[in-house]
Parts: sequence; structure tokens; C-alpha cells
Amino acid sequence: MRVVVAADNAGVDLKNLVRDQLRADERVSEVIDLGAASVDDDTAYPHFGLAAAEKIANGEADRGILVCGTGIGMAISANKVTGIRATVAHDSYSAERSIKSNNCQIITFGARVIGPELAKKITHEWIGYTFDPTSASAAKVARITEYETQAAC
Ligand SMILES: O=C(CO)[C@H](O)COP(=O)(O)O
Repeated sequence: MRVVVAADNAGVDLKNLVRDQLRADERVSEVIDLGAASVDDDTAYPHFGLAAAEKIANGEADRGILVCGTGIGMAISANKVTGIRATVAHDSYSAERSIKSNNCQIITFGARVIGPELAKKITHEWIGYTFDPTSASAAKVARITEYETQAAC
């Protein structure tokens, strides 16, 4: 699995922790870090969120973890990219369902909301989940994709 990570300056320290954990995880073949590189980079969160989501939409990554102050701005930004499903996930159950129910490619964390150990635990668990395209959830997700496709015409 190829995972893209990104954060604004509010989330850079947590992003780096998660990135390093992912790099040590044998289930992850590649980790793409789009920045920010340091807290001194004041590039606003949509630039990172959109760029990361485009990596997935373009097929250059499979999943993403995005971090800002709350996780909300990153989720909103990523969801603007066609085909992307992103959500804040600050608990284990939501992270699990974001894959199994919603086939989300991206979860987001708020560095001002979640502690580093919980974020790392959720990340570890999240890597292990897969969406079942034969599940009852598949038709529900397909309806979202159908709407998105029609809206683009
Ligand atoms: O959390 C953020 C966006 O959701 C971001 O890190 C801070 O945004 P701001 O409150 O607009 O500065």
C-alpha cells in the first residue's frame, strides 16, 4: 500500500510521527510526504489537502493521512477532488467504518484534538482494513460516485 501524508504547520509534528510509523510498517510499500517540512512553512491547509487527494485520484497513492489543527479543513479540501472520500477519524471505530462502510481513501487528524498515541494506534489499525466490494455498503458508496459523475457532466 502506498500512503501519502501531508499537514499544515498546525499538524506537521503529528504528521511526522505518523509518517515515521508508516515507514516502519511492513504493510506499507511507500510513504509520500508532501510537507509541510517544518512549522515555519505557513502554506495553508487546502494546498496540502488538495495535492494529497490528487495523488490518490491520479493513482500515485492508494491512501492518505492528512493533519491540520482540527482535521476538518483537510477533510473538506480532500473531498473536493473528484473520486475522493475523506473524513476526520479521531476514534478507532470511525476509522474502521471509514474503510468498511465508506471506502474512504483518506482519514484526517486534528493535531489540536487528538493525542499522538491515539493517532498512531488508529493509523496502525486503519492500515489493516480493506473495503469489501461485495458488501451491502458497496451500493451506498456507488450512489455517491454516481451523483459525483452526473454532477460533473
Ligand atoms: O485546523 C485547521 C483547518 O481546519 C487549520 O490547521 C487551522 O485553520 P485556521 O483556524 O483557519 O487558522
